[in-house]
Amino acid sequence: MISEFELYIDGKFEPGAATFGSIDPATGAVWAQMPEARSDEVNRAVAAARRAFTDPAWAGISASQRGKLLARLADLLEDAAPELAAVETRDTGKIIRETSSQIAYIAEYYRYYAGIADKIDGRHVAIDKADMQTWITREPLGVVAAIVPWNSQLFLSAVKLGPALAAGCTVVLKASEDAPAPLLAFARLVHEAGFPPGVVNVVTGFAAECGAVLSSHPQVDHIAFTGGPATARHIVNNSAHNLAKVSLELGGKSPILVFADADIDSAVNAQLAGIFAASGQSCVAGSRLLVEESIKDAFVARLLAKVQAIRVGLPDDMATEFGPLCTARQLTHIEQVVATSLTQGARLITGGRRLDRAGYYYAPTILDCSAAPDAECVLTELFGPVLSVDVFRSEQEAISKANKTAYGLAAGVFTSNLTRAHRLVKAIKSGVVWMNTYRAISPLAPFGGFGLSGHGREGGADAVLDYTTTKTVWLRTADTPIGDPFMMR
Ligand SMILES: NC(=O)c1ccc[n+]([C@@H]2O[C@H](COP(=O)([O-])OP(=O)(O)OC[C@H]3O[C@@H](n4cnc5c(N)ncnc54)[C@H](O)[C@@H]3O)[C@@H](O)[C@H]2O)c1
Ligand SMILES: O=S(=O)(O)c1ccc(CO)cc1
Repeated sequence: MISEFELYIDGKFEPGAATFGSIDPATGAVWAQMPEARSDEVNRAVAAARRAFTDPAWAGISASQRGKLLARLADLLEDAAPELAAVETRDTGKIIRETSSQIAYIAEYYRYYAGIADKIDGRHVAIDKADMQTWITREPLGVVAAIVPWNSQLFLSAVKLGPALAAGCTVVLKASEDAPAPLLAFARLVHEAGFPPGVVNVVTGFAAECGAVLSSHPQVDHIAFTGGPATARHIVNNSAHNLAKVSLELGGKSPILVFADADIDSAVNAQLAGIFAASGQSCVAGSRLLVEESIKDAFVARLLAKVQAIRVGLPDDMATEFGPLCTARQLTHIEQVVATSLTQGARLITGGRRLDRAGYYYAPTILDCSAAPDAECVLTELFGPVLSVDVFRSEQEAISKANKTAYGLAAGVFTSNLTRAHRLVKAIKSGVVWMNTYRAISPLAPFGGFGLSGHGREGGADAVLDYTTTKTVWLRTADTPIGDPFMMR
């Protein structure tokens, strides 16, 4: 497995201003040293990206050639998927079953944007003046600061790098200080793919000396951020310095609504996947089960039986279904919120404790919140394996409970009633609604949230446009001299 990690700035690998230990969440012990970028490294990375943006080696190549570089990166990523998956699993604790399949699929995101690179068209305007031709071209926005959290960071960078590079931007990618190894390893593939120096730079470091320096840097034109709402507020404040365009992909408190007429086996499995896959550390975790009252007891009993059969184990074992949390901080946060929720009237159905083993394991947890619908665990994101359960008695009550948090990232609806399904799609306030399925993703499908879940949209063809700006061109076609200079044409 890769065990040497460096920053990637201006086409070269370097050790950083200092190093910090990265922890293996399955043991709680440091397993590798990571290079830390501070202001000097960040400033050099941004300067390299700024220079590369207008360098003929990048600005002078055709959009099709940019697409070919992205396609090459996709092939390299696919080949390296097993190795990168091992690194991601070691550094984040995410189970190898998920990292290996997810990384192989991420190659499809790069392929998708490779294909779009030379299809970013402008348009002709049917202008309302006889002696004028007017058209709109699309140009790359400039230098992008891509800031990602520790979970699914190869994926969360692909939905930024893919469209940004297809559009002709250059990028400084900041990996989280929690588990930066997979992105630093990925930088080797960027280098091998042959992107000109400075087009992609990969750094990692802490909030003040790295993240804040990058997001407030005067030479940054666009900040593509994924993370929590609290950090997002810092990002928006930082962008007051550079007035960069900002996109925010934030957390969620996504509901899964199960009606009595649903395919219950399917709904139970989707709920299991929704909250216990990746040990609940997913932005789209289906952390609120809203179930029709008449089937609540039967549904929860079937869910509980499946939860009790989950195979907890070491994340690098293909048989493991449930691994550790990524950080000790996360473990403490979950313990606190669960304890508070119990005092607020939530009732423990299962879990609610650390597991008695090394590493940051927290048991799959279900809390009945039907008597405490405003408990903290119902309203705030935990980013862990904690499910709150509540009931509804009517479609209207289901909708109002689904929409009651400040978030709006995703929702799942299980029903066999087609007309109701259409009503719910319209009524639920979230950027994604999964009907009779959950946590499905594709490069072709846009993704993003409402409210506290942010306002960006990543994935899909239109994402490329976020990394472009328009230029309107006016051409006067008359051969006669321009007339009255003191009036607008
Ligand atoms: N909507 C999505 O697509 C999506 C996907 C995955 C995760 N998330 C969210 O991410 C969060 C979990 O990740 P996390 O705890 O690592 O998030 P976080 O917000 O703590 O950190 C995200 C990134 O921001 C950086 N950062 C921290 N302070 C900064 C500052 N002042 N200026 C600039 N950068 C700064 C961090 O170093 C890290 O790289 C959850 O809320 C989760 O829902 C959202
Ligand atoms: O499960 S996560 O890795 O957090 C995740 C992130 C983004 C999306 C949609 O793009 C889905 C799941």
